[in-house]
Amino acid sequence: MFESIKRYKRTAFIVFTVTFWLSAIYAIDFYSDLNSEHLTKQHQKAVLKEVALARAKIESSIYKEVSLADALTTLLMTNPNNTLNHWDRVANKLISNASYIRNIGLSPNDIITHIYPLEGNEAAIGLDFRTLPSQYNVVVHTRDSGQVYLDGPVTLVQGGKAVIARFPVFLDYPINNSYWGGASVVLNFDDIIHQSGLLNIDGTEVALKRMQLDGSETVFLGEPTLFEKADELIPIFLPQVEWMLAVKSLNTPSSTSIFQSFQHIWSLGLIASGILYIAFILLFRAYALAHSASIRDELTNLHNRRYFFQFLNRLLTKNSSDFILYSIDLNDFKNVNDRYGHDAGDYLLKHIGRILTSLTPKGACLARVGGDEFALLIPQQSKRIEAEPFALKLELTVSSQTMTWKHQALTGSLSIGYVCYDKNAPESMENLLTSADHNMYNHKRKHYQKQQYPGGYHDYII
Ligand SMILES: Nc1nc2c(ncn2[C@@H]2O[C@H](COP(=O)(O)OP(=O)(O)OP(=O)(O)O)[C@@H](O)[C@H]2O)c(=O)[nH]1
Repeated sequence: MFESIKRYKRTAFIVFTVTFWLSAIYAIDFYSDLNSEHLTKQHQKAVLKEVALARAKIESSIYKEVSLADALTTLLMTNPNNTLNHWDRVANKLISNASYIRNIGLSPNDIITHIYPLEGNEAAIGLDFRTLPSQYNVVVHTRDSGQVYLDGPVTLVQGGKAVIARFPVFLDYPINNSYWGGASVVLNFDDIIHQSGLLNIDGTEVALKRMQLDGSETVFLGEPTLFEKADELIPIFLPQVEWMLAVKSLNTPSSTSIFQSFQHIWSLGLIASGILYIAFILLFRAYALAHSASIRDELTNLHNRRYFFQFLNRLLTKNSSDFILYSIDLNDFKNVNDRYGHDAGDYLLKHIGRILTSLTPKGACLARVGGDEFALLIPQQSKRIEAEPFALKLELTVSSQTMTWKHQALTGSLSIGYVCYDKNAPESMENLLTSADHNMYNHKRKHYQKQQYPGGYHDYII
């Protein structure tokens, strides 16, 4: 894997970078969406909480007023004449304890005879409900059911809206055969709604409707269409009637808070991704360095013995091509160390490494396999190499390229042995290495036999 990444280093780096950042951006975007969904849900929850509170306030306000007015029906039931005689005092006492009652009326035999406060309501005195079919329906309903009924809201001539709690009064409670008439308590609807805070909930649209006695529905607050698109429909339970409250969240949490959270997630996400990216690169670099160190010779930077054997083993295992295996050894290298020092020896090894590298064909493997030993493996690919002439070329090139060390000319000399591998006649690794070494030693022997050392016409030190 490392080899292919190395071979396509640039491509791999680009692919990794693009994939990494695309994944990072996708992950940040996904999390950002999740977060804004979460914020929206939280916002809706908070809105519904406020709506539930407003609904509870509407219910409790109306029930409180109705229960106060209920005391009046008790008075009428036990002593109607006395109540009528002290009407102003009784009504005044009742209104003073109430918060939303606008006026109270009494209608013995369903004809209004008493109203409090009278001022501004004089026109209602003498009104006979039996002549007003729409209102008489309700009066009959309360009489038949024997219970208070919340009528309205109705639009008042004076402006605003009111709901009317209509009580039936019987003189023979609980038998309820002797019907005396009715009591009506007019409650200020606008104030009840205002005090509940229903209309002040941020970013929310609301509407209210009720079912009439004839079965029809009346929307008396907000837009009727809201009931089709509402997020939530909440019932409000009132005396003998149920209102339905529709709630729609108009916007998600304030766009600034979503934008701020979006900004935070993106900045943090990008910083975290940047750190992760750098960490990956450093980790990969450390891995690459460690891997390189494990397969390279530190002095010459050629491949090392381990890598060379892996390479050879791979070729033999695949058995996919013929190859030439060269065993190369420096002649009399010890002498260089002894005469010029170890540094000079190192310098010469690097010098020879560079020359051999320049001669190594593409796809071949050159390695330093020992102190002054090199090995070269050339797979016979499309362009075949002639083993003998190539060995000669190696030997002559090295011996012709003199290097200077502290004003001294040093020239390397190689002994080379090789073996040609035929994929149709497989050989073991050991045999191949032994044969190549054997041939190299033969060459070395010949070299020493003809050598004139020290001195001679050669400029050789070795
Ligand atoms: N400077 C230097 N010398 C090394 C290094 N590794 C091994 N040597 C030396 O290389 C020399 C190898 O000696 P020999 O095996 O006798 O080889 P040689 O002197 O070339 O003799 P022949 O192989 O018979 O020609 C030894 O003196 C080692 O100390 C190295 O990394 N740097």
